[in-house]
Amino acid sequence: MDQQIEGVRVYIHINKNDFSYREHIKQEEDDITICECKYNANDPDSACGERCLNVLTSIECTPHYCPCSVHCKNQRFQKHEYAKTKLFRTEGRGWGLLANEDIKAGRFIIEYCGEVISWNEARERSLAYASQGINDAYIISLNARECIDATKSGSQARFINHSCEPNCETRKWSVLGEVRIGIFAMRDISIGMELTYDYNFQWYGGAKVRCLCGATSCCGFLGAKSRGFQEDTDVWEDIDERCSLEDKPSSSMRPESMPKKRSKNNHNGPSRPLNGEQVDAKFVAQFLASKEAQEEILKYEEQREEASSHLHSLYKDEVEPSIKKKAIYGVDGVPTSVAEKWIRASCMKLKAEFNLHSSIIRNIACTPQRAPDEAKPSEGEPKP
Ligand SMILES: C[S@@+](CC[C@H](N)C(=O)[O-])C[C@H]1O[C@@H](n2cnc3c(N)ncnc32)[C@H](O)[C@@H]1O
Repeated sequence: MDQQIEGVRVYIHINKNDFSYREHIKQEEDDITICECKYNANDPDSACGERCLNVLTSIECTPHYCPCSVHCKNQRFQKHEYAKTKLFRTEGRGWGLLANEDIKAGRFIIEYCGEVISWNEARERSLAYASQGINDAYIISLNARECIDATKSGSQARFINHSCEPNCETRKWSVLGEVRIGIFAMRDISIGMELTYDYNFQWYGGAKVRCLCGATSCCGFLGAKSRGFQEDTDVWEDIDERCSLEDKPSSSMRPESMPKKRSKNNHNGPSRPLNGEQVDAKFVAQFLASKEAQEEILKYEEQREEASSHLHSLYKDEVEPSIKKKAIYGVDGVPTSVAEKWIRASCMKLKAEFNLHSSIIRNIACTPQRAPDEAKPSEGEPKP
């Protein structure tokens, strides 16, 4: 059935996974796990409550096999025992889902349903969706081989937004031989509160989407904790520490909406001569009385610049294209030869930085210095 809600991109509403891409697993009798619960009318928890062996191992009981029969409480996915929820329009994050009743911690809220597809199919689809202008991501990982895509058909769980301080989490349950994903309350949730979970979103390239969850511990961007994102960001900080995320040309986010990069150099001292964490060698050199000392520092500074610019070019010409084209779903896509070049270039840059820093320390410690008011560069000498 098509879900027609004003302003919502059309999708087909389903409340169980779609297995058009492969056969649904048929559970063999030998594979059915039967718990040891015994129904006792005086003990509500007796029929497959928290102590049930199946519940403890995240397996739903199989109807007709459970000793508690109709009293079994461990068939929540199968019986769609969802909490009451309601769709609402958020500020800046599209649609979201809120609790339409008070929800106790630990409660199963809703199943994340969609099409069960392979990772390869997911990669192709996500490229296709991006080219069709579908910017909301509805594909989540099911297991090492498969994903659930709720873009074209899914349950209302597809509307749950990400938060860095979520009140829900995803849990995987084995139901009649298939793994299924449920959204569960992490704490008590009052009626009217938005439901959120941490997407643990893996960023592998493309636009960096600013996270608008509003949490005090917000990471800033969807997928900011993922390896791909951190490598990409570190690379940029590493290549040129004056180049913040705002300057990065490949980012589709506009500078105004971007948070400022946090300075790692968070001390209260003077802002010069440090630029970020990078020593301003020319600035330091002007305080040295010895021309040889100045020249040595400037020579190492030049070597550092060369190593840095080589690393930068290598990233732009070889690493970034590999990440974008081949590794949408894993940085493993960067060829080993490129990774080796990258490691060598990084080591050269580190070595150049080490040489520069040790030269500065040695020369400051061992050669005479000019008084601050004399520290003006003469012709051929470095300018501050
Ligand atoms: C699974 S959908 C969630 C429902 C979506 N808001 C909608 O209107 O259909 C995931 C998408 O919602 C948006 N989104 C979710 N959480 C967000 C957040 N904390 N900050 C910004 N955008 C968010 C992003 O576009 C993301 O790709």
